[in-house]
Amino acid sequence: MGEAVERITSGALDKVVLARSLVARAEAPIDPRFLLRRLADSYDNTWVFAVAGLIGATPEMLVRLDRGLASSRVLAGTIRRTGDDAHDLALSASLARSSKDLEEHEYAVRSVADALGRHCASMNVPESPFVLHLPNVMHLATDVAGAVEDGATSLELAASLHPSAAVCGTPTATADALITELEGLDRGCYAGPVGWMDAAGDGEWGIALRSGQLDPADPCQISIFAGCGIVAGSDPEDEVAESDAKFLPMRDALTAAPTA
Ligand SMILES: C=C(O[C@@H]1C=C(C(=O)O)C=C[C@H]1O)C(=O)O
Repeated sequence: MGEAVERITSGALDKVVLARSLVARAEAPIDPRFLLRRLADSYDNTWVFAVAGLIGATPEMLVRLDRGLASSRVLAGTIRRTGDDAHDLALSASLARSSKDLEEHEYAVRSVADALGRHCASMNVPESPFVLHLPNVMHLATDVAGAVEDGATSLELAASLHPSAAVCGTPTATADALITELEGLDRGCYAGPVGWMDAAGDGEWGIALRSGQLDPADPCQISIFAGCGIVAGSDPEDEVAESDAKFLPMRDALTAAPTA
């Protein structure tokens, strides 16, 4: 992470998202239905998914298309919750004012607005983000919308938007190369688009975050993933703590006692 901050400070790029993974082993095969129930119960403001052993509760909607109206929830800029509501409220206010987080957020909004804009006649890009409250973290969030004019399906829009600066960086190609160089991780489907599409092309494609991949060769094993956007002002220790907080939805779902 220190190396990434140095590259950014030297001017090679503006932002890169680096991720890490943990492997969890269970005594019995992991039942995705149990994980889904726990995630759906605990994480209200998210989209819960299970596709081919990829399970998670993502708060980030890459793109939704509904009868010509495309929308995207962009997240970037994060603060951990403490469990003390009054303190969390103060933290939420400081997140909304943090120049480091606002800068990181702006890169993500730009990448989505530029890519979506190529398909849209008119766009609505709010000037400032709101704070999205989740049980484990709070994020700066912007809902971008546009009227699609070129007939693109939701899957085609997702293909244009991926990888956004929320999971890759800015500029995209430089960040992508730095991830390959520094991350040392096979992301698999983590951070990719996950969702559905109907026959008309409408659909919802979330970004597969706060997620885990069941091991196809061993049903008792799952790899869980979490990443953080690094910008010039990033502190490596803070970022590691942030990724720990992002593991919580899957960790808690895996460790919670079974419900009836
Ligand atoms: C990369 C992840 O999350 C992304 C990175 C964020 C950040 O760095 O602030 C916030 C939300 C997501 O766009 C993840 O959860 O693994």
